[in-house]
Amino acid sequence: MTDPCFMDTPDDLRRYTLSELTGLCSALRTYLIDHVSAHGGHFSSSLGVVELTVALHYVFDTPEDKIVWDVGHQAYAHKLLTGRGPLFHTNRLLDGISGFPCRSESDFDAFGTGHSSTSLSAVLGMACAARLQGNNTRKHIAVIGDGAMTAGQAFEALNNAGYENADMLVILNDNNMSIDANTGALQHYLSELTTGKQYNNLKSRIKKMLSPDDATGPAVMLYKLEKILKGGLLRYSNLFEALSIRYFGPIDGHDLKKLTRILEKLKHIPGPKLLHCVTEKGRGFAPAMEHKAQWHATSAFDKHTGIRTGTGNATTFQEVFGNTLIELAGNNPRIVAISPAMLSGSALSRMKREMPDRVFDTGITEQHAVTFAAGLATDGLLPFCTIYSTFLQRAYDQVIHDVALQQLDVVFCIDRAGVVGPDGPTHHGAFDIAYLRCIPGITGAAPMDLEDLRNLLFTVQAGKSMGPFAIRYPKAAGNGNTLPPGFRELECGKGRRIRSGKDIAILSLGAVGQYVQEACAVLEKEHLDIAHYDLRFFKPLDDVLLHGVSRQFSTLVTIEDGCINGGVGSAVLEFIAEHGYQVRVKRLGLPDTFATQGTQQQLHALYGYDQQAIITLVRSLANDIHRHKPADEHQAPGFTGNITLV
Ligand SMILES: Cc1ncc(C[n+]2csc(CCOP(=O)(O)OP(=O)(O)O)c2C)c(N)n1
Ligand SMILES: CC(=O)[C@@H](O)[C@H](O)COP(=O)(O)O
Ligand SMILES: [Mg+2]
Repeated sequence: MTDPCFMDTPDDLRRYTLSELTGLCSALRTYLIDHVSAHGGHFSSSLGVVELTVALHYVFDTPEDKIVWDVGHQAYAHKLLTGRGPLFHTNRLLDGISGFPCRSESDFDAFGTGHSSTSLSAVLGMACAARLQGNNTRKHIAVIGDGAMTAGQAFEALNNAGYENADMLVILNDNNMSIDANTGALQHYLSELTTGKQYNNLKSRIKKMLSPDDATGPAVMLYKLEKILKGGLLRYSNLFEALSIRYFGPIDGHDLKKLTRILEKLKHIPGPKLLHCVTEKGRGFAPAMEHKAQWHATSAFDKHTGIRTGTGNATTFQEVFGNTLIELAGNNPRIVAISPAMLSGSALSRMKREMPDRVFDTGITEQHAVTFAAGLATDGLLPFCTIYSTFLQRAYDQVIHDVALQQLDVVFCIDRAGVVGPDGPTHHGAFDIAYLRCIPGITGAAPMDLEDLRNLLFTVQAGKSMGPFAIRYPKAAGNGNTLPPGFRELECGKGRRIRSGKDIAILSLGAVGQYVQEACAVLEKEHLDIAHYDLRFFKPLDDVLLHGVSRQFSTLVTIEDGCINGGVGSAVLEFIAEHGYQVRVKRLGLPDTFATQGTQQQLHALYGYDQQAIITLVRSLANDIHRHKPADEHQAPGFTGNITLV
């Protein structure tokens, strides 16, 4: 079905009148509300940049000119105007189009995004490449939000851009929001720029005095005066100007006429420049304008009432994490929590309300957040540094150099571990087991269920110095809503037997152990006697458990919600090789590819580690065992190890 706002290319809109462009903006908003209310997805950021998107495609010659959308969660209107309209019903679905800009999807997507604050670096790279290749006409535009601007990488790029003097335009889309309210001194600074009375008053007085056609006499004087004042006032009081980036604005980012006019001018101004646009997140949908933090991304909802439909009520790992941390912090004054701009998603908002001084939202600053945690730990505090698995990739050196090397007591609460679903390859928590496991002195755990998560959180703060300690858990409901009160201290590096058996042993890590339980129940009915062990820790491994199963079973299956290469299954293989066991090991998890988007269940099935895949694999392994063993050898040598049973 076609829609008035679908366009193959933005060529058509370049012929539109201002009122037609305004009509197009309304059509885009209507479509966005209709689509997201039916399917869910990122929402209010796209609503906020509708005019900006139209104006950019109107003024610039895309795709020859390059636009990079920082994070990319606000690029829905851009997609609708650049050929993706007819496919938009597949947005974020398995085999559908991506929710983020994606180079393989369209020439109009100049750079793939998903993680924040990369746009300035990418655009600067493109601008320098154009210069080197003698292309003096191409334009390079980064659209970056006030939240994304808080990241170190954005400042690294500004620093470099001012020096390189390359031809690029930064659109700073300032809506005074990150996912939650934007925090930090930069936000205060931007607000001061927006409302800064001194400079704005002066500027508008000068503007009024300057008549556009009076190019002589007092007007020239005033023009020079403005330049001097701007040079002085701006150069030394404006952050961007001080870095040799020309600053323009602030302007109303919903005023199409002003936007197109200033962009047209900026197109002809060489060198690095920044246009400060003030926009409203959620513009055009009243509930999103009122409760901004709730509408960054959403599940399906009733577009008339804003009431969400079909949200489950099963307890999630996130809820248990957030509530447990408050419970523990109530008794342990050492505990503090850190989140780089993901308070709501990480279930830390309640703790922030109840214990504001003990929760730090550091902005989109994963690197800083980790080293900041290290600093807190040097003084005896116990930081729970809560970061999504995919975003912790940003802070790898800080984990190694600032925390692990100094054996500081920092707890890494690694949320969104495993596949996350519709956000897709940019956001899956695929790699953390592999990238943490090789770091000396770190402890790594993954709870199989909610009770386990509570006990791990309790254990890590119970008294002993633990050094760096990572706990990874998925974006998922756990098993059941009722949890036993109180806590139990767990032994570090010890797994547990969930069920005994004699044919094959399955070693699971984390919540996918629940699939194993379901699979074993089915297989039992087929007289397959499968043992199931929850490894619980990916580092250190439970040597006793592994010696035991390697002696008792001829076939082991490992399963994890993470990449197979370098994951816990690989750790088990290393153990087996080192100790010279002759055991067949089949590893389940994410293959050596960037996992696609889809629901978590679809992805677990697609990559072969859901309940059904386990059943199918075990049936075939059991068949193999049966075929290859002489009748009297069916019983493996007895297990003499001492497995810790819980
Ligand atoms: C490295 C990284 N950390 C965290 C996030 C999660 N995240 C996505 S959007 C967002 C807020 C962005 O705010 P802003 O740039 O102001 O854009 P807005 O949504 O306000 O338009 C955050 C924290 C991310 N995508 N990448
Ligand atoms: C674009 C981005 O990075 C975030 O908006 C992310 O999609 C949030 O994911 P959750 O919805 O799982 O918190
Ligand atoms: Mg913002």
